[in-house]
Amino acid sequence: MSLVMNQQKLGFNTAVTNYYPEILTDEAMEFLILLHENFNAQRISLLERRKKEQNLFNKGKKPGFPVETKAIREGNWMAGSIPSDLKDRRVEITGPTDRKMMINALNSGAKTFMADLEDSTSPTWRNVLDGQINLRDAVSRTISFKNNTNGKRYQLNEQTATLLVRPRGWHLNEKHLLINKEEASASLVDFGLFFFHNAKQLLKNGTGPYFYLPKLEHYLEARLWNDVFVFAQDYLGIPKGTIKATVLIETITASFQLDEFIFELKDHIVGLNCGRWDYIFSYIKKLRAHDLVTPDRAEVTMQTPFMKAYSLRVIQICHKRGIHAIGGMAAQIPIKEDDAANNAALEKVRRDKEAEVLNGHDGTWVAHPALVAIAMEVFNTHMPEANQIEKQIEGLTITAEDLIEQPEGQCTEAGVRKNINVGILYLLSWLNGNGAAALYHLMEDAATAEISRAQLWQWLKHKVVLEDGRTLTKSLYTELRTEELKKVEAYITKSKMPDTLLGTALQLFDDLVLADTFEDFLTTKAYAYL
Ligand SMILES: CC(=O)SCCNC(=O)CCNC(=O)[C@H](O)C(C)(C)COP(=O)(O)OP(=O)(O)OC[C@H]1O[C@@H](n2cnc3c(N)ncnc32)[C@H](O)[C@@H]1OP(=O)(O)O
Ligand SMILES: O=CC(=O)O
Ligand SMILES: [Mg+2]
Repeated sequence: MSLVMNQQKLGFNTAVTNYYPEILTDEAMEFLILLHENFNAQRISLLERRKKEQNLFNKGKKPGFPVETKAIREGNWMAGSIPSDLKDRRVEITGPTDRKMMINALNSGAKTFMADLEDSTSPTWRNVLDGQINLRDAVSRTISFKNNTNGKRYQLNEQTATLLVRPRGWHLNEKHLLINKEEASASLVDFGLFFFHNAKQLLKNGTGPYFYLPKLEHYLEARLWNDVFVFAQDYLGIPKGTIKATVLIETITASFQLDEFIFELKDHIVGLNCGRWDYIFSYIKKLRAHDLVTPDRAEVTMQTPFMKAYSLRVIQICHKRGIHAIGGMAAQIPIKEDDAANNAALEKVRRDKEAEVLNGHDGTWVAHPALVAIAMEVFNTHMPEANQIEKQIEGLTITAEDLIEQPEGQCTEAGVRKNINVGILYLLSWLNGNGAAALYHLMEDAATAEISRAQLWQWLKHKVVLEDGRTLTKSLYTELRTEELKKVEAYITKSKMPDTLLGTALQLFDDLVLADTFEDFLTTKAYAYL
């Protein structure tokens, strides 16, 4: 394809002023155009499929195991091989593709690092493209950084974590880039640019192009990723099966299709991961018309029966098919100014990791470098081998009812207030280009914020009676929101957060919570303001 043809097919949103010539090269753009032309229509049609399925859930249907794939669930087959640098994934650190944080994460002592263009990245054009520059420099091992405020310099240690990259989900467009006059798929842009620029260098480094795949809802969406991988490998002339992917199980429907996901990606898959926060969000979202109201956010934990059932099933199916079952993210992060509170937070992380390894997980996630040693110690104690894939969970049957069992617990005024407060603060952070924030000593990202706003919508819709006997109505919400706003403003001042978009964050939050129709993702609605 000639450069002239490429230029006819490409366009940029009028807000774009930086065209990142070192990343958006003619050759890379040619690859993105081909990805778009080959796969975008199928993506759009799968998104339509999601809507149709939601309509059925809204009419009372419950998620179930697909009838047409019974043979796959019952068949005797195994996933392909796991490369040597992904055999031991006991501690995985995650974080946005910020330059300094990436160096810190790669140096953290974790086995792997998931560089995240998804839940923890606010997808401004700058974050997305700077992220690609940082990834490229990390792969070439030339990445460095100087903090001009304190003079601290950063560069890679000799030994670094194995890199995995999480592109954005199928539902997101990259509005800044137009291909054939359509907004590009954010997944294909993130995947395509990283793969095009780095796959060969990664192979030279003795590793490979490794990905995390977020928010899949149906096995056909996994098939689409597989088709993209096959095409991309052929395009660069690298062997089929070089790409390795770990699929996040973070939607309620995915939980019913674990074998199917692995089967679709058989040559490329090395693991499933329990994306617990989006999973809770998905439970609320998908089952919103059902009488399955959730209690306060803090009460839905990995010990809650439907969460426990889901994680055990992930472990069971992964081990049956010969791949890793990776655990999820404890929300606690270190607390600097209070030793007792810090110890309590670290103890919560330790207990969470202990439960995971004892259940059979082969690895886990941490949100902060200071948590690597804790998770490492727990897994070293209970998992002497590189992983525990060989350990099969026999005699356990998780039923459809187990997977959607209603969680017990109360909805409280404190829970309403917390959801409002954290939800607004997170939206403000996201609108200011920061997709992961430490709020009230917990890690908050797009997935945790989704729970906050979705619960409020659910509680209003179902006219929930709070612990104190009051029904949550729109007017009670507005009263509490007005009070919380004062606390939000005080928090912003104390923590020196930028506040210029507070009015927008507030309006967005109200719209999300009070709308008659549930908005599928807060990020798609808020993206208009980036
Ligand atoms: C639901 C999900 O999807 S979970 C996965 C997606 N979410 C994430 O990955 C969140 C990852 N975590 C983070 O982004 C951060 O830990 C936050 C935003 C929660 C807190 O960050 P901070 O407020 O900067 O924490 P703190 O001040 O304690 O950081 C201390 C140092 O650790 C670094 N650090 C903190 N978290 C990370 C991380 N995840 N990766 C790399 N470095 C990190 C900071 O950059 C800082 O470095 P410095 O001392 O060289 O300046
Ligand atoms: O992506 C992880 C999650 O918990 O959501
Ligand atoms: Mg998630």
